[in-house]
Amino acid sequence: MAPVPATAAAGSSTREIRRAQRADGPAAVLAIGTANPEKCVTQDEYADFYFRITNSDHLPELKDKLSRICNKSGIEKRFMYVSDELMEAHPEFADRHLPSLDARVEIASKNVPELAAAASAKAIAEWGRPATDITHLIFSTYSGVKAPSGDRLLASLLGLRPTVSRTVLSLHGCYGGGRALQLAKELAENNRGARVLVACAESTLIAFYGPEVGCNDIIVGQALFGDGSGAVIVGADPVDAVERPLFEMAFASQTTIPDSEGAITMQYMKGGMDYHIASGVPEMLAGNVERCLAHAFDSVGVAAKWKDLFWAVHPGGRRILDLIEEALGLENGAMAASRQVLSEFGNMSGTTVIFVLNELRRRFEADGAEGADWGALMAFGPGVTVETVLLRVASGLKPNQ
Ligand SMILES: CC(C)(COP(=O)(O)OP(=O)(O)OC[C@H]1O[C@@H](n2cnc3c(N)ncnc32)[C@H](O)[C@@H]1OP(=O)(O)O)[C@@H](O)C(=O)NCCC(=O)NCCSC(=O)/C=C/c1ccc(O)cc1
Repeated sequence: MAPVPATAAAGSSTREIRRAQRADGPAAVLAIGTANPEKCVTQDEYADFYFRITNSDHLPELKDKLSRICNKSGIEKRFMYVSDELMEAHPEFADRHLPSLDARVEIASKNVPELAAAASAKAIAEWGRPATDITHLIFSTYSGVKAPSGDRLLASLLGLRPTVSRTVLSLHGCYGGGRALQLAKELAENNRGARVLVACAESTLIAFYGPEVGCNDIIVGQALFGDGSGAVIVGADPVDAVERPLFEMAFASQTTIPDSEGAITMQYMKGGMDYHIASGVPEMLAGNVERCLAHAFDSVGVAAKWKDLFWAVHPGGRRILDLIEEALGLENGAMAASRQVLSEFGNMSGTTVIFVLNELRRRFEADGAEGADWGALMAFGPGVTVETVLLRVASGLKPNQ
């Protein structure tokens, strides 16, 4: 089924043409797919695995620290491309002071779009329309920076049309999924008939290296991050009996927290992507989310009570969820979908929030979404940046509709 063309009557004013180009209704999430690499490492075995493959067993204090953080992480297991075989083939990856960026980018620029294609294929199958009906592609990743970028390979793996409008978002880190969804909303609402495929994919391979005395955030990152891809199809004015809207996207905004530039950083270096995670990040986020939420709900004129919302919050770390729940006065369990994803997959950076949306959808499908209405998706990353998207449960998740 071809997208609805944007037409206005002959002799129309530019304003009328513009109106005809816009969708009538709000953007909605029409389908979701996720994928992970095959290799799974349990959190119990991670410290042994990591110190062995980076030849670091001579640093037992750091190994104990990693074990302590793993125990408190709220993570049971993670999926990743990094393996014994990979490290045997690339021993230089263990030492971030050795040049290895070329090899990392070479591997990631193939693996990461392929992972994105696996998640996207699932979303397209659920959507029920041909891949050639996708009009826009937004690909978000910080893995494998080169041109042409991974979006080109992704489009060809999926068989998208040659006129698909492609955009790459890079180095947004953990807020990439939130940013991509906001952009998809703008595209869908401003282009009648548009169907936007959002694909986020990350591999820790780009930032995997051995521990170092005095660099504790390396240990924190190694304890939390995993590989995965999440894909979402976004469109407005769903086609009856073909498309099933899951969540309407009522409002989206971005906030930069003042004086926070150095709190989360990522930078490509010769030995891989360097990163820094300040220890006050959970407190900083907890101190700012309520303001972001209040601004978003005020903008749509809705007097929301936090305890009545459903939540799709990026599980950047267990402590981030704990402190945000506390700051908003939420009951333990309000962020169960985020905690479940954290437990099963770890923090997959920008991709994670799509897994959380999928988990929420699964829960609504199981329970009938009785009484559920408004919710908030929030993602955080370098900046420090907070993405807020207000969601509403849509007809596809409501019983008897
Ligand atoms: C699960 C944590 C890590 C620990 O649990 P806890 O309840 O705080 O427990 P503790 O207070 O006992 O802390 C355990 C240990 O972790 C240490 N620690 C606690 N955060 C820190 C800290 N940011 N620095 C360096 N030591 C710390 C802490 O000092 C302590 O060390 P030790 O006393 O030796 O056991 C918890 O703090 C937590 O969830 N933190 C949030 C992590 C966080 O900020 N995430 C968001 C940023 S995400 C991001 O930047 C992404 C970058 C990225 C990078 C690479 C990629 O491949 C992909 C992405």
